[in-house]
Amino acid sequence: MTASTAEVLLDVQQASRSFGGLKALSEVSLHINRGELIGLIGPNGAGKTTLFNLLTGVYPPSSGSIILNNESVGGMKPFRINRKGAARTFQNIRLFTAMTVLDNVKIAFHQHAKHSMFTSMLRLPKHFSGEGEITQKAMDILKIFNLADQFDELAGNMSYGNQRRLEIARALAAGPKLLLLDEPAAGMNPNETRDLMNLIAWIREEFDLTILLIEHDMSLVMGVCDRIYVLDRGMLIADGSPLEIRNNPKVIEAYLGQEA
Ligand SMILES: Nc1ncnc2c1ncn2[C@@H]1O[C@H](COP(=O)(O)OP(=O)(O)OP(=O)(O)O)[C@@H](O)[C@H]1O
Repeated sequence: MTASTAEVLLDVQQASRSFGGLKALSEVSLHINRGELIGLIGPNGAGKTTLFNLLTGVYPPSSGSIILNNESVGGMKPFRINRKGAARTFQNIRLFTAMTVLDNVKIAFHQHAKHSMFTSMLRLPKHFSGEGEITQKAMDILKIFNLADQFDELAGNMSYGNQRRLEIARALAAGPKLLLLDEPAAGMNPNETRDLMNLIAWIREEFDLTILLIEHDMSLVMGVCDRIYVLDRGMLIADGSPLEIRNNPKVIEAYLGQEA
């Protein structure tokens, strides 16, 4: 499919990535419109995280193009892509476990400010100028995630579910346009998962975000996503509404194959 309207925030065309002889992604094309909440699903090893790694500059694509906000970002370094408006969370939580909850969010503001300064002094946002203001903004984000009460706890001492929420809070500190969430509900119980999915839907509205959400459990994404892309063995095998995806024979086969 072709991304044709001005509403497109992310446009990936024919992106491929190989690791030695293994083709982890084969000519994947997809687009995400501004404001959409899109699911990316697929069985284990389908290439979901590899696609995130290309989108965030962890690896350059072997071929193909990645356009974010009308700018080619394929092969850019992660901090530059972050500056261009893409922030992510990781499948394996990457917090500073020996730092407080508050400092984990504050450091994200500082990192963002540092790179702003590095790339352009003139574009340094005013709100990064005062430590007190950064603390306030970090606390505001923590409140949204119901983590404000634990602001001075060590991140590593928090429950697993709260650590996952803190990771998202930290990603938001970069003020992203596009938020990439890699299995944000992994390891959560059903109640935590439901709350998190509601929170994700809510922050999309509140922060005017566009979200790409990786999940290998199909039922989780069905309720919240506008559209869903399905990867299997590095190839895009389907895209469509949750209902279309649920009834797509190729998708059913891919998932049944995994269980076999
Ligand atoms: N850095 C790497 N070096 C070698 N192979 C890799 C690398 N990263 C990913 N792969 C391989 O690429 C394929 C796709 O992996 P990827 O992690 O993207 O899948 P996934 O869909 O995210 O899977 P899961 O749901 O299990 O996390 C796998 O076969 C994986 O082993």
